[in-house]
Amino acid sequence: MKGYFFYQDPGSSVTQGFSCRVKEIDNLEEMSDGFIVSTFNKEQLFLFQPEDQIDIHEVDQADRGSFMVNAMSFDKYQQLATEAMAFCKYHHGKVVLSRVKSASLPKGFSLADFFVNLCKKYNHSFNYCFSIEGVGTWVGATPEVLVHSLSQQCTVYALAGSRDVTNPFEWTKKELAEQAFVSENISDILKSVNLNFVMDGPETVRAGNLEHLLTTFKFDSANSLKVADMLHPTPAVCGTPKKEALQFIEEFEPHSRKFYAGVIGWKKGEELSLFVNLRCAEVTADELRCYVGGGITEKSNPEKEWEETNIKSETLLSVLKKN
Ligand SMILES: C=C(O[C@H]1C=CC=C(C(=O)O)[C@@H]1O)C(=O)O
Repeated sequence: MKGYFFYQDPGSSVTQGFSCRVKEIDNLEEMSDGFIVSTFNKEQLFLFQPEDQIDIHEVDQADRGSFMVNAMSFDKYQQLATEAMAFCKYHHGKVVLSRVKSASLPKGFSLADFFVNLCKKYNHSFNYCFSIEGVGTWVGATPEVLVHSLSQQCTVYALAGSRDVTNPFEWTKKELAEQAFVSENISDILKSVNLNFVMDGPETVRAGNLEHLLTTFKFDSANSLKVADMLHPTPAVCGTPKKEALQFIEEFEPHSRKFYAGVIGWKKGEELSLFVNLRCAEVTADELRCYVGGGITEKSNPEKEWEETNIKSETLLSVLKKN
């Protein structure tokens, strides 16, 4: 398959892109140098092997399918959030509920200009735009590191809990618990494979128009791809207990998550940089289809959760308005 991959690393002002040969691989541990994209459920993993460096204005704008998916109404969301809260109460856990919010592309929309503006606006996220022939075109600005490693030194993020940067309330027990589910799960997994880590946090970090609670884990590992595979999906995008949360998502969410909340990133020699694919959208011929979710706990308020997903969708929609 043919494809392309453009990206800008967090903190960098350099955007790079390549035309690529794309092949499917069976699991993350098979990843060689290049770019990787996986579906949330890890059923499909695509490895992009870069060929030529290209400019985003060179890519074919017409090469995007057209199909509609029903966006979720608030009533439906409220019904699912209530189910999710019952799940959390029963399991003393958490589940991440997502929805799709679509916006029509304005006349004369240019994906290249959209991506350039996205990169200008967000300097602390991993910004990307990729396309795979016959599979789809996606764009995003994700704040969540899954695993970064350089010469065996690894960093992992536990990112969860959200508030509007323009209206920052005091973090409540709900956000702290939501974050703790992620940190505890990550530390349990690292301990189970005898990795000694240093944990730092939670601290408040900004991601576009939101703030989140972040805990970082630092440790040494010679096999960071295996660690990434064990961690994903963390309760930041799935839930806990993991198996039951996955079943809940499969049964109740009316859409396939496709690449939303999957793994995305690159490997080059000794360096691996993988992210969780959040604040992202599928770009069709006529729509930007944003995938947004949030952690539900038994203390959730469905209206506030809905509003949180609206704010998350603005990460991309605000750039569309400028386009
Ligand atoms: C699942 C998403 O965000 C995750 C990351 C940070 C904060 C989150 C939250 O507060 O729910 C989510 O765990 C998303 O953006 O779709």
